[in-house]
Amino acid sequence: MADSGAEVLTGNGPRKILSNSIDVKPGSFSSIPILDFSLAFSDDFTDRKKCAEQLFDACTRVGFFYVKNHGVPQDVVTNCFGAARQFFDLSLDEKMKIYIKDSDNYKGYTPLLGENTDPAGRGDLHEGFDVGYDSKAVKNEMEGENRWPETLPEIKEPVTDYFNSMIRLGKKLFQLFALSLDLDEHRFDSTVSGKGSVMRLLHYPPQKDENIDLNQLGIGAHSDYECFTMLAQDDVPALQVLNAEGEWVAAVPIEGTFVVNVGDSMARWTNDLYLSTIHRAINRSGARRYSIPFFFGVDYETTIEVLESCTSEARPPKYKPINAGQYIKQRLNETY
Ligand SMILES: O=C(O)CCC(=O)C(=O)O
Ligand SMILES: [Fe+2]
Repeated sequence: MADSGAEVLTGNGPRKILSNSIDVKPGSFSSIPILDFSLAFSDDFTDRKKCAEQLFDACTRVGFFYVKNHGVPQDVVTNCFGAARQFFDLSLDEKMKIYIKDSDNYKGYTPLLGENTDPAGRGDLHEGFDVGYDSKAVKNEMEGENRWPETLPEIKEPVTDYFNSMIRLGKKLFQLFALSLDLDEHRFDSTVSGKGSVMRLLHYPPQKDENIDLNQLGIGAHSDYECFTMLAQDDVPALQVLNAEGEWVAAVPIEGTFVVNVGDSMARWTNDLYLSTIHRAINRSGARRYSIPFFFGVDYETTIEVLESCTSEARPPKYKPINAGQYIKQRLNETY
């Protein structure tokens, strides 16, 4: 982890970190807004527009928000957490049979310290299992067939159910995103089939306060690569979000919600109007922590280019057009 006053490198440039501590600002988690998505699913356009305005406010001020009444059934979430626990309980040998580095398109298992999200860090203290859109035909560098543990085939169903539910939510989120920028609600529908999305099951073993090394956290300080991340947390707190003052704010678990954050691809679309906010996770609880981030992106063949509505003479485009799949692949290569 970076020193006090140092920077974290992101794919879109460096970001300052002012605080060099594992502690968070007390009580300030309420600065992460909560959006009620029953408005997003309303048949009434004024409700959807109201929700889009709240989304705009959250994305431009914070880059993070909670979503409640999101429409994903609780048992779909619970069953996927159950699958995560079962998977990570397998022996290391069993999990390594589907080692992510043996896959051509980032599917499978990442062991502890197998990833390094913060370039200044020495590896992340979590293990993961990556699942994407299941496609038999390998069409590009990211898409391909999912890989499942031989001895635990029963996790395929709950994980796939979760994946499909999150695709539905992500599509709705994208419509709201379009509305929030005064674009046609359906402007992105044809580019968000779900094929550009990745989900991960994550397990963070607990870290003892006295042993915590700032260069080796549950997940080091980073920003995400795709458009939006929708995160399911269990009831163990760990996630911290960097606020505009460069201080860490806790994104505590709130039952029945997902934590959503803007990723670097979305920051590029919006010329950094929407903030791709730095975050990290440290599990100091003494218990195992599980989380399920879902990285929702546009289809890999899409060109991500700054939206015309996010530029002006005073604010010229900061980013060149880029192919979505190549961008994600390049960012992943830097992490593994
Ligand atoms: O597990 C968490 O709370 C955060 C995970 C995360 O930031 C990521 O996987 O990119
Ligand atoms: Fe992240």
